[in-house]
Amino acid sequence: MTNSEELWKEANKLFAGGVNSPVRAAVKPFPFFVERGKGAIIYTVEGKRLIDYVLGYGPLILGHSPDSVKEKLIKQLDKGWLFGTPSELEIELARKITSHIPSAQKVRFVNSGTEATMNAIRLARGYTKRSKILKFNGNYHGSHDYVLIEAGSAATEYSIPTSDGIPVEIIKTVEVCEFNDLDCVNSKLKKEDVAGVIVEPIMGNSGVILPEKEFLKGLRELTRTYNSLLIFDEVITGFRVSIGGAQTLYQIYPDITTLGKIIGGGLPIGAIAGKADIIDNFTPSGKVFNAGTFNANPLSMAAGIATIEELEKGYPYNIANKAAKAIVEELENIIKVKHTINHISSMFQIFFGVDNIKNYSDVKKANREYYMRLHELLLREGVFIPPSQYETIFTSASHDNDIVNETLYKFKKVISELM
Ligand SMILES: Cc1ncc(COP(=O)(O)O)c(C=O)c1O
Ligand SMILES: NCC(=O)CCC(=O)O
Repeated sequence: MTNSEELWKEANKLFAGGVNSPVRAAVKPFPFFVERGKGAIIYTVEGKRLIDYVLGYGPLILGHSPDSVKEKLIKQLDKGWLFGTPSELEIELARKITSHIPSAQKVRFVNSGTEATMNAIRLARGYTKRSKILKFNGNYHGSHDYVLIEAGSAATEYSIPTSDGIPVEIIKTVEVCEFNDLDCVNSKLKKEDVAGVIVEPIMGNSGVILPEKEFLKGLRELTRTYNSLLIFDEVITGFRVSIGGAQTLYQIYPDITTLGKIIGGGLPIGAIAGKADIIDNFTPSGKVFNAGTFNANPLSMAAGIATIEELEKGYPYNIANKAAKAIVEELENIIKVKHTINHISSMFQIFFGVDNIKNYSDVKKANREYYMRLHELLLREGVFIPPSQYETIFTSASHDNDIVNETLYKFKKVISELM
């Protein structure tokens, strides 16, 4: 069976909504099934070539199947991939994380960003002996109960920012503020019952939204004042917006950082990192339980190490950032209708019909149908941007000048059709 339509029929017999993660079903009329990927390009099972700006939703900062990562994985495959006992690889990857992420002294590896934020929240609660957490409207921290409350990403795409199935008792433990609204944060924290404030320092799950100048600094100060922990969810931004993440870019250092995506080089991973005296509260040295059959599994460790080794050379950031900048600059020239593009390093998103996006409520005012039409027309021309206004367009070290020029040629073509 080699066509997406047939596979889609089979998938619907086997999976809820035909997929195993909802955003994938947002590609209409049905998702294309991918056969392989190399560099900036993926090929569908029909052999259609697509320039990829989704990049596995963020992990693939080097592009698809880079030789450096592939070689390291093959070497590890020869040695075995699960031992239920420590391997040297986890030390190597943790050293890379602690050397690049300023606030990270110790690390606990888990298997997804979801597990990372779930355990970071438990850690904050265990450490402070408080039960509430504060999150931001339209931030997405994965798919566990404590964060599927006013969540962005697919939760918003499918109009269920607060998921069914979450007990009201849990919802009551989660306070929500608008991103960039320090007055709200102050009013929630001053009751001194909030264990931790979890935030995407740069929002990447309601499109891209940047923190205003004083916002992260204000969060740092308010959490100190009221003895709450500050948790930066850098699952997207870690090793992307700079090798040291958003905290390095803005020089604001959280108590706990959650990581995922890039640190696993495209294999499943998550990590909770922070000051030693906080991370030491995890079992077995402390009483905040965390365990996992696949925690620090050798393949994810190997792919993560190989990826960060490339990032340490600097060139991936130069290429990926240059690509995003060139595309954004040209789009500003060619899009003639009212719009805003939010952009930082190798992440950006386009919002039509609005001229300023500083929080989730602003995003809801954007013309999402227009964005989806852009996605559809680009796909027809062989360019894959996320099938949702509430995701991020990413570039990678494989998005060289030729790829960018080809992309811009196609953008120009579809934008004249769109206007
Ligand atoms: C900021 C952020 N946190 C957490 C997650 C959850 O990660 P995962 O999908 O690996 O569970 C995501 C996923 O996109 C994310 O963007
Ligand atoms: N921005 C949300 C994600 O990247 C997660 C991908 C998925 O849910 O499939």
